[in-house]
Amino acid sequence: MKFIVKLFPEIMMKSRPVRNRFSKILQGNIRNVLTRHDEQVKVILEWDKIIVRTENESAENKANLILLLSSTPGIAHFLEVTESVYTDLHDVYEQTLAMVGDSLDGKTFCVRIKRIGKHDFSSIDAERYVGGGLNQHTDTLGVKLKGPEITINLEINNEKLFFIDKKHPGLGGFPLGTQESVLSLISGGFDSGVSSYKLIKRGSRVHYCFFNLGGGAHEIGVKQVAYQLWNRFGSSHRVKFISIPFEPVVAEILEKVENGQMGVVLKRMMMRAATLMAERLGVEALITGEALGQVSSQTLRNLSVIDKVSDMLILRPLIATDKQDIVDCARVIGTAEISETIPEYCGVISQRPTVKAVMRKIEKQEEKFDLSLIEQVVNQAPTIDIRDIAKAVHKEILEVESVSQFAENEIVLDIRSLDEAEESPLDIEGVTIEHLPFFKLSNQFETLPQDKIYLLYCARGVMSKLQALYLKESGFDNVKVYRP
Ligand SMILES: Nc1ncnc2c1ncn2[C@@H]1O[C@H](COP(=O)(O)OP(=O)(O)OP(=O)(O)O)[C@@H](O)[C@H]1O
Repeated sequence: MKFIVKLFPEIMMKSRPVRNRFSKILQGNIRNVLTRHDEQVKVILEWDKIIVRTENESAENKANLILLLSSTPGIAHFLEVTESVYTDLHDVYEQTLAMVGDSLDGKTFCVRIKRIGKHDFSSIDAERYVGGGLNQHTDTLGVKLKGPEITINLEINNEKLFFIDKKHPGLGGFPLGTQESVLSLISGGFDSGVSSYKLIKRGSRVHYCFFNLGGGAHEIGVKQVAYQLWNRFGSSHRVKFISIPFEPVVAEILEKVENGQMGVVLKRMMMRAATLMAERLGVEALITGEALGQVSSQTLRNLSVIDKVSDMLILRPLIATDKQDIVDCARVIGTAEISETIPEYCGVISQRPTVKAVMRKIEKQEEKFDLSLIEQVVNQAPTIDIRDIAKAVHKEILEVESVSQFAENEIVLDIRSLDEAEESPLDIEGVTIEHLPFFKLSNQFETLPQDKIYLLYCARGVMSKLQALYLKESGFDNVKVYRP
């Protein structure tokens, strides 16, 4: 089996040394990814193309290799070819007839032949001979040089004959590793998955940084998104997944920061931590999935106040992309199914977030904040090789029961922040209500009487579900979600 891989046109336009470097990296990436699935694969670099060959002719192997090549950045398209030898032009014609004769019935066609090497016929002679023969001995509607229904592509390369069976589109972009590495802030939603993909496709090795605000269940989902991106598009390079335990930072924000400013302050704290982490990893930029105006707080003013917290380059590949286009892209790259299951968390984001952050005011809020906490959480953050996620990815995600009625021995546990709970207190007859904000749950849930069943409550039912899953995962079976 053989494929001819064509480089992306932007690579072909580069100076000779750059093009050589890019092509060699692409050759290495293809070899790295394909040989993991088929040890017999050989990857040969030629001036304007890369040849991929294997002796393993099975249909399953072919389907696998096609999938892998079509997900490798830097490829414009690739041709699936059948290889044989021939004796003379008549033999070329007979082999072509056997190969494509039946498909010509009732159709117009033309033959295109690319010839390499010394022969006693020209390419045009060969096209005429093969085309003329097919025209006489099939039920075709005849040869049509412009706009035929079928084009038969052959390559005669010295003593070898190649039939081009199919042209597959490539991913485009630059080979992975030709550009500097980046750290993507990934929340598991549609946007940060797609923005990470954009950088992988453009040739950057993308590491992932997740701020854990919502417990283990959220983290499993985010890891799945990152793993899917790496496994499908970036597995030629090793990358890291870092999970920063951000609950203490959230707790500090909820305690010390004015409600409307919380969102911007939270993002600035994330940027501070991500910058520290990026410096440790030696990467050049941070990536986020923000798009202008997609949520009310994603204004240019807010983004600019967020950016000022870090000297590091912050890239937002989706800044001018419509939501529907982002979701469509997430479907194509295979992250949408996982992102759909990851709800936006509630609780931390202010109810009336500022849309016009003022630097002075934000700095004033942050004066009350203990910034050494940022370094502490970064130091505590587990950094794992993304390949180690594979086992966790297949781990079954736990289910949690959702109820709207109460039984005896059950307590409603309001896990909203103090502000939120005070603003719209829960008023339910016949049941005990207790308050324990979500950011204290992981440390304090075990101190509650464990002979009771706790029905976790938050405004949108998202944080409560995540926290209930997290508690279940940690071994507490006495939790359910309360959805009035
Ligand atoms: N918990 C988190 N961990 C890491 N990055 C995050 C986290 N939350 C937000 N981000 C980063 O901030 C960006 C904007 O987040 P926000 O929640 O405001 O918007 P969003 O449009 O819902 O993003 P997404 O669809 O990626 O979740 C995200 O795209 C991501 O890059």
